[in-house]
Amino acid sequence: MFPTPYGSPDGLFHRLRHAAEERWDAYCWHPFVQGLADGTLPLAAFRRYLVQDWLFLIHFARAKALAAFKAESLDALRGKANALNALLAEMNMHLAYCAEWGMSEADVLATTEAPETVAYTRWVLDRGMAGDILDLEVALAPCTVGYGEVARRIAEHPRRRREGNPYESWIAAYSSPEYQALARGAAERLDALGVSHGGEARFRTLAATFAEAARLEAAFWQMGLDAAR
Ligand SMILES: Cc1ncc(CO)c(N)n1
Repeated sequence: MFPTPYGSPDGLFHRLRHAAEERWDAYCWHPFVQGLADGTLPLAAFRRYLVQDWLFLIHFARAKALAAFKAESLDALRGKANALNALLAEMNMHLAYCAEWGMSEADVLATTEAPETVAYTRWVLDRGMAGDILDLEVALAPCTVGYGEVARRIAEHPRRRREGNPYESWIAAYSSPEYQALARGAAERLDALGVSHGGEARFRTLAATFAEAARLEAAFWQMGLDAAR
């Protein structure tokens, strides 16, 4: 398995990632990701993905706000406020791409959500509402940590194309030290919550949540690819 720099080797994040190995790989090394790395991804696939991702991020921000609500310390609350702001900044990158394609924020907002977008975002919100902060953080982690790993896998791809790769700024955003710190922070938070909130006793349920999020992530890439058929 691709080595992960996130979380502690004996922490909850490593255990969850390992337990979901097959789905995790299918997500982090999806053909869509490989197409980003070598620049061969059809533009129609990227456009479909990116517009839907902007809609995804609106609901993902709501899920982070739910995590702020469920935060059990002032530090955790501050962390959530930062995460929410980072998400809003990520959404601006999307709008810059959309502007290049002649789409305004209103145009993107008026786009119908794909079933894959609804399925993933509303499922995360439901896990978060039904469970406690650990259930929610486990549902959120594949998103935040996964994109950090995706950027690392892209960087090490033997056919990685940099010159003239149309997706270079997307790759740069998730490779940035800021985003990498976010991914590391999310894995470390899981490790800490695993200790404080009975991660061992709850492992089966948590592993099912983590694996389901990874599956929904892969389906999200696939939704983009399907638009280019
Ligand atoms: C679907 C999806 N997962 C994760 C991220 C990373 O924030 C994103 N932008 N979109």
